[in-house]
Amino acid sequence: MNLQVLPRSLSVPFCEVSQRLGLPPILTYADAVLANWKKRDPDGNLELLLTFPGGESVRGFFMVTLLVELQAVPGLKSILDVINGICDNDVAVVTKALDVVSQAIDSMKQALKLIHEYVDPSIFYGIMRIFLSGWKDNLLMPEGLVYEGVQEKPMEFSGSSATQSSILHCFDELLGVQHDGSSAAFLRRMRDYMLPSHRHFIENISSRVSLRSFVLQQADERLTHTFEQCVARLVEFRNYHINIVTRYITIPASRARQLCASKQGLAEELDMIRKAPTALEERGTGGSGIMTFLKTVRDETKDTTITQCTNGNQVLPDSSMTDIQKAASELTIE
Ligand code: HEM
Repeated sequence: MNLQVLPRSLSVPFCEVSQRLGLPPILTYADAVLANWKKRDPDGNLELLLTFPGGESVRGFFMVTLLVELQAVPGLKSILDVINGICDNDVAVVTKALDVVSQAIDSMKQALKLIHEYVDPSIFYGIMRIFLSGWKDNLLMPEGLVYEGVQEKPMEFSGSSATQSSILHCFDELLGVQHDGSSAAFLRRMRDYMLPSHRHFIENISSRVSLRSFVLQQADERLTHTFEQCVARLVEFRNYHINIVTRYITIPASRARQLCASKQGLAEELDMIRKAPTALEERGTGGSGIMTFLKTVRDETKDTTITQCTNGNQVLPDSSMTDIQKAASELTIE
């Protein structure tokens, strides 16, 4: 057996720091995105603290992800207003707060579009994914990793993935999106990779109130419409994200197979894409079986809708690559 070992000088302090933070000893989303920035100047322009091979695409990837997080902030804050509104039986307060959530999800989608401006698919596929991947459900490291001086038995941890962001977990809990089976298990496991305060916040949302029951019970037209719009926008976000995964993983994976078979293509592209381990083809950096997982989660979101088809609020698949330029002119990273 060919065990991979992290030397004692790294593994011992890494595990100690991780334990204090309440995080597993691997690069998590909290390390790579949430805490990986500082202000470059008083105007608030940001730069990364930690980077890895992949040049400007790495910076673009983390910065765009951070922008998506930033757009979510008003929506996250409004969750408390929704909960308080339900406790006070105040339909107007709940509707207003839910409208902020809905707008936040839409802004997140606009920010997500920037990924096309700043991240090169072959660099993401060929270089970056290796650094984001972990040692669980990874055929390249089937035994996991030995943390020397910590434990003799190898340990397995998932790589960094936005599934470890608390945002969509919060919105799912608020709207009552029910995840089942392996997708639910994967999402739940990803909560172990979040900061404990984020994890507790998510758990608190669902244990407080049921927004969906409140909406059904009140049968208020505006409230129902706003709830439906939130669900529709969450589906749209997930649809757009699936498009991204197609462009950044599915297409390069099939191009890699094609190039390796024919040995033709531009030398640079060939080299970049060939570097990508075939073992990671079907896996996200978090280790999920990509498309099945993402489409299941998207469909479970659709199922949350109260009226399958509300006025002008139908959930349509989003393939609007042409919107990217528009979004980029409104939101830029400096
Ligand atoms: C090149 C860009 C991206 C690619 C290729 C990508 C790929 C993936 C993959 C493969 C998964 C499945 C879980 C896993 O195993 O990792 C996933 C999950 C997820 N990603 Fe991304 N992602 C990208 C950018 C982003 C960005 C910028 C965000 C925004 C914060 C994001 C948000 C999510 C969320 C929330 C999930 C969990 C699934 C869900 O709740 O719908 N992703 N991503």
